[in-house]
Amino acid sequence: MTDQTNAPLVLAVPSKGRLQENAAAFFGRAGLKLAQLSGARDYRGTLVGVPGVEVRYLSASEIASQLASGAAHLGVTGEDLIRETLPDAEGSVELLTPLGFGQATVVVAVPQAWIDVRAMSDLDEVASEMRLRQGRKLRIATKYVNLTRRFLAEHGIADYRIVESLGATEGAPAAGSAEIVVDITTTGATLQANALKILDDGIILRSEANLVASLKASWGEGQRSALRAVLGRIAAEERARTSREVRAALPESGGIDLAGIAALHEAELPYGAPKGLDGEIVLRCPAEAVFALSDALVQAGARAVSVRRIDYAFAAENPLAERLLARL
Ligand SMILES: Nc1ncnc2c1ncn2[C@@H]1O[C@H](COP(=O)(O)OP(=O)(O)OP(=O)(O)O)[C@@H](O)[C@H]1O
Ligand SMILES: O=P(O)(O)OC[C@H]1O[C@H](OP(=O)(O)OP(=O)(O)O)[C@H](O)[C@@H]1O
Ligand SMILES: [Mg+2]
Repeated sequence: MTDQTNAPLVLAVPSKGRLQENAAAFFGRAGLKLAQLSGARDYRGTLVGVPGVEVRYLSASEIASQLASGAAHLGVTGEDLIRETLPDAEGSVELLTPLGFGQATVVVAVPQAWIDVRAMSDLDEVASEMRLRQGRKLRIATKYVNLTRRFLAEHGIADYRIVESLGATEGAPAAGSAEIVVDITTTGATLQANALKILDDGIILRSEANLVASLKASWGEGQRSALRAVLGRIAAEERARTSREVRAALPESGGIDLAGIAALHEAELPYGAPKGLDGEIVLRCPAEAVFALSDALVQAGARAVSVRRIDYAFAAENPLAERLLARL
């Protein structure tokens, strides 16, 4: 066996396309600065200030394959590509957290001219009729071959043939290479431009970019500690972004039910309860709970309450890392 002690954690980052900019921005917010190695023949880089990490720049679909094979430990890619590339996604990767960008929906779309075809059950009829009357199978253009097969099987549709598409999928019906398509859509503009419509129950998957970890990669001690560092920063940024710090001057009279108020508004006391009865207390609550919490504090006698955004909120717990480590 080779010595894996010094092997780095491989972090796969989109090198092009729609996810690239957003992915770099996401790491940047978490204080993880990507530095591309200049002169390297292949696309490699490092994370400034985080040792033991090798960054690899790959296309979104290559990232899905490398997570599947275990060549990459962590990566950013679309859930659509994960579900398409990995027959057993649950068993081979962990979707750590959705990232709020790269939204796209994988859909079944048919020509708008097919007025009577609105649902998957209508499509089943069309397919059977084509088979019976014309002796040929309904052709579906897609690059989502596995997602399409699975979805059609769930709807009991078997009379069809997949035409693998490598791009401009929506043009297939007009070009005569297929009758219908399965593809991703975001604004719907491409479907509209090609006179296609989504079937009412034709939504296969709502996807967005995710931070994904491979369960197939080799996770030595060095890689685990790099993982804690990377995910600790990501969690600190997420915790900070979704919460607010609420500081209150407690009433001189004392007698405020802090624990009760905190529980009611999903707030916590990250630095503990105050020592004396008067003084300042720091709470942290979900961003959407600040007004209710502040009102409650004032009503309970707080003399002043201020709310601030925070940049990072580090904590002893590292929920993202713990969830993954528990599965390794
Ligand atoms: N409108 C969109 N069109 C395509 N992909 C999108 C869109 N919005 C989000 N995505 C996400 O980005 C992923 C990668 O798409 P992108 O177009 O960047 O690369 P690709 O299609 O794999 O490569 P290329 O287009 O260069 O062949 C998609 O699988 C999807 O998860
Ligand atoms: O619903 P819309 O907002 O119109 O977006 C959907 C289109 O965008 C993507 O194509 P892309 O531009 O990535 O080209 P590709 O087919 O070469 O991947 C996708 O494959 C659709 O064609
Ligand atoms: Mg594309």
